[in-house]
Amino acid sequence: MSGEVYGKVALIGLGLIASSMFWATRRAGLAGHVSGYARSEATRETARRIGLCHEVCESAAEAVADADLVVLAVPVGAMASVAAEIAPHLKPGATVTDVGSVKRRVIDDVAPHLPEGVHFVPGHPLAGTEHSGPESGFATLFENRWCLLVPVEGTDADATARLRVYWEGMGAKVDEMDADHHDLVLAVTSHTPHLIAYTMVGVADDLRRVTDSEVIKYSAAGFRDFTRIAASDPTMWRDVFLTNKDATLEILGRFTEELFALQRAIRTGDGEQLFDYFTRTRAIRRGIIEAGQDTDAPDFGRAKVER
Ligand SMILES: NC(=O)c1ccc[n+]([C@@H]2O[C@H](COP(=O)([O-])OP(=O)(O)OC[C@H]3O[C@@H](n4cnc5c(N)ncnc54)[C@H](O)[C@@H]3O)[C@@H](O)[C@H]2O)c1
Ligand SMILES: O=C(O)C(=O)C[C@]1(C(=O)O)C=C[C@@H](O)C=C1
Repeated sequence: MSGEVYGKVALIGLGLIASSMFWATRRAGLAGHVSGYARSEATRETARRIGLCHEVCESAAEAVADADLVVLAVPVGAMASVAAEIAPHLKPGATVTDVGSVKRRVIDDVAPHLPEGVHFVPGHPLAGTEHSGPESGFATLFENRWCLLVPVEGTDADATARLRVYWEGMGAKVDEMDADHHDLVLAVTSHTPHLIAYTMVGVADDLRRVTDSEVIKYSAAGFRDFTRIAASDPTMWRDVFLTNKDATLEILGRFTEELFALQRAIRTGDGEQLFDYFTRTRAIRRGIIEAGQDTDAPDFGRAKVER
């Protein structure tokens, strides 16, 4: 429940995030009108069929005309071309934001295209699923999830404050963060874990050819979680790794060092090192739950900690 924050919102790219934004916006009455545009005719047709957006336009230029807020919800690698395409059609005083998983590259790619008098407030909702496309969205995706706003130098404080109200209206908790710090934090919490999941599923797939279907047949919960993550959209994740290269390589380097240390401990039979390491990581997990930061944790997790 909320009130109208923007007269007109334009969503460019009609996938998981944009469609969830539309349903959340409609549910809370956060915008008078929502227009949408996606590059493919098939996506636009699907959007019309399921009632996604008040209006699905045939061009990005048409969608952003007279919009108070324009949301770039395309893969990170497509942000620059979309920004160039919409720039001449933006209303003076409008706010442009994005939802890209990487921030420094998006800022560098988008900002130079935007005309003076248009406010740019980059953002990133820390919420998603392994599904993509216009039919994958749902109104509650952002509930109780963080949305990070990454204002750049000179960003209008009122435009940022208004965007904050909009995300809060969609149920998110909002914080502000510097772009480089954002990219390093996300390399730790999201990007590298995705790469590890992709790799583990690839390894299991190679093994499956040797052991027939045993890997899938007897897959335990941990591995199934990996397969869920590894089912995420290939275009989106290709772009994430290409555009957050330095931070991901830095974290991957550290990860590899630790992995080698554990590998050595297994080879040399150093049980104490393994035990100490696992004790430390278990405490981290418990700390997260105790701090109430894992909103997905099943109740038994919390009960166990409290006992
Ligand atoms: N999926 C997640 O978990 C998640 C979470 C947070 C942020 N993000 C970010 O949000 C953005 C969108 O991700 P998504 O999961 O909604 O992706 P998606 O694949 O579900 O949707 C992307 C949409 O953009 C369209 N598109 C691609 N290139 C385009 C172009 N040049 N012009 C117009 N439309 C174009 C596609 O047709 C599709 O409709 C990405 O930048 C991603 O990094 C994703
Ligand atoms: O829940 C998932 O499936 C996600 O991968 C969501 C997730 C994440 O890593 O947490 C993925 C990418 C984003 O940019 C933000 C959120």
